[in-house]
Parts: sequence; C-alpha cells; structure tokens
Amino acid sequence: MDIAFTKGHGTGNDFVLFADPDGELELDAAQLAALADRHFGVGGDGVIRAVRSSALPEGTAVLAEDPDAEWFMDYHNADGSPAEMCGNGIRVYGAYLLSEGLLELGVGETVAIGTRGGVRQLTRTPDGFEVDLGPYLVAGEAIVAARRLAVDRPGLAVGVGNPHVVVALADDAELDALDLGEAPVVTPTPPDGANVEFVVPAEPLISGGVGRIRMRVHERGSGETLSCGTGAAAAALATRSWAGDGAPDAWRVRVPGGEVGVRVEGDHVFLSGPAELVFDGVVAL
Ligand SMILES: N[C@@H](CCC[C@H](N)C(=O)O)C(=O)O
Repeated sequence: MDIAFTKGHGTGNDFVLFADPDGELELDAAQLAALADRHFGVGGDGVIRAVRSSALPEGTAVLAEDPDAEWFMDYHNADGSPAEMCGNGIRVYGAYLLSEGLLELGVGETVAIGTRGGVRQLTRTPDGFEVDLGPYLVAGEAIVAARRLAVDRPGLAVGVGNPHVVVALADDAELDALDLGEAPVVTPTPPDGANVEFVVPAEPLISGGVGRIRMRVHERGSGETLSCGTGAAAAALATRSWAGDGAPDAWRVRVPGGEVGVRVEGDHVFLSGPAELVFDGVVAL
C-alpha cells in the first residue's frame, strides 16, 4: 500500500501526516511505528492521520461535544500507541489541513478539532497557531529517578488531556547532564504511563511579567524529543504552582528545538508556537 504523506514539525517535535478523510486506512500499531521509524521509515516522534470525526467511533462523542469539529487528529506516538493529545502536533495538523485544502482559516480565526482528549479550539496566529488545551489539573505527587540524576526527585503530576509528571532541577548543568535515552522511573507508576518533564528556571524566573523556564522531556511512547507542547504547558503550570501567589499567567518555555508560549486564563491553559511543513513524499507500507 502506498501512502502520500507530509513531514512536519513544531519546534523540532516531528510528525508524519497523512490524509484519510473517510477513515478507510486503519493502520495497526506496527504499521504506524514503521512510518515513524527513523531508519527504516519516514521518521518522526508521532504519526497523525487526518480523518473526519464522522468516520470514527470516537467521533460520536467529539461531535456531541462540538458539532463543528469536522476534523479529528488521530495521533499515535512513534511506538504506535495512541495518545489523547499532542500540543505541537495539533498546530502542525492545522497547517497540514490548510495546505491540503481541507480547511480554510484566516489569521485570528478558530477551528474546533476532535482529539481523543476531547475537542480543542485551534486559532491561527500570525506566526503559527494557539490551541486551548482546555481545563488542566495540577495534582498528585510522585518520585522520579532518571539516569545521571544523582538523587531521586519529587515530581508533580499535571493533566492537560494527557498525563505528565514535572520535576524541578537545580540548574542548567543538572538539566544538561540528564541522560533521557532511557525512560525515567516514576513511583508510584502512573496507570496510563506519563510524559516526564525536567525544568529549570531561567535567570531571572520572571521578567516583564512573563515567567521563563527551560525544559527537557521524555515522552511516553516516543522517548526524548526536541519539544513537547502539552509538556511545556504542564511544565509552566507546575512552575507557576511552585512559585505561588503572584506567579504570572504568561510563560515562555525554552526546549531543545526552540521556544513555545503558554498562558493561563481561568481554568484553561493555552499553548502557542510555530508549525512547519517540511516535505511531501510517498511511502510504501
Ligand atoms: N509531543 C506531544 C505529545 C504527544 C503525546 C505524548 N507522547 C503522550 O503519549 O501523551 C505534544 O507536543 O504535546
């Protein structure tokens, strides 16, 4: 079977995207992992299928939540496992729908997109997209061990549609020394696994009313990546909660692949950043 794909990324978090509007291509986990394989396939941190919500069983709940959510982001990690949400992926998905002529959206306009985590509102901005990640939950403590981390550290569980555990480190040297080639061990084990973010404050933490942090991430199902949008939101939310009263609502999160913006409004958290399409091709599966 030949699949026409587009390769895209958001701050270096890269994806293989393909269109299957009517839900005719049900790829299994091994086929999805083969697409994402960096040696034997196209290569990516995840695979995104553009499919109409009406063509999927999950779409029933999505369309009940928002009948305007015509398109569903069918997201899978590099190992072929499904995930509820992808913050970088949904921006790249927006760019892909536009480039394929499947969506019309002017700057400042918003579209509803279905995901396994529910409907997300995606707004086109002059330099990319902003997504409303919805209501967040900062709750639950854990202990995290990682290679080259001298002592285990406390972690804070954050839910933004998908599960995260955020760990504060002392400084850049400690962050740079981490070996994320192996998954950090989180205790107690999260029932559905977790993405794990390690953060350090910038110096100063807050300038011009904006909080600034650096982050590295080990993603569930994908390993260490150059960026994770939902992870950046989780990292900003955790740092904001540690900072206490008076902490800013706006954050800039530096990741190995660039920088994204996070802002908190009420009980919702928003993520903004670029979305790049890099090349198209056809791959035989
Ligand atoms: N890179 C994504 C998150 C992708 C899903 C994640 N690995 C999970 O399993 O929850 C992002 O930008 O948010």
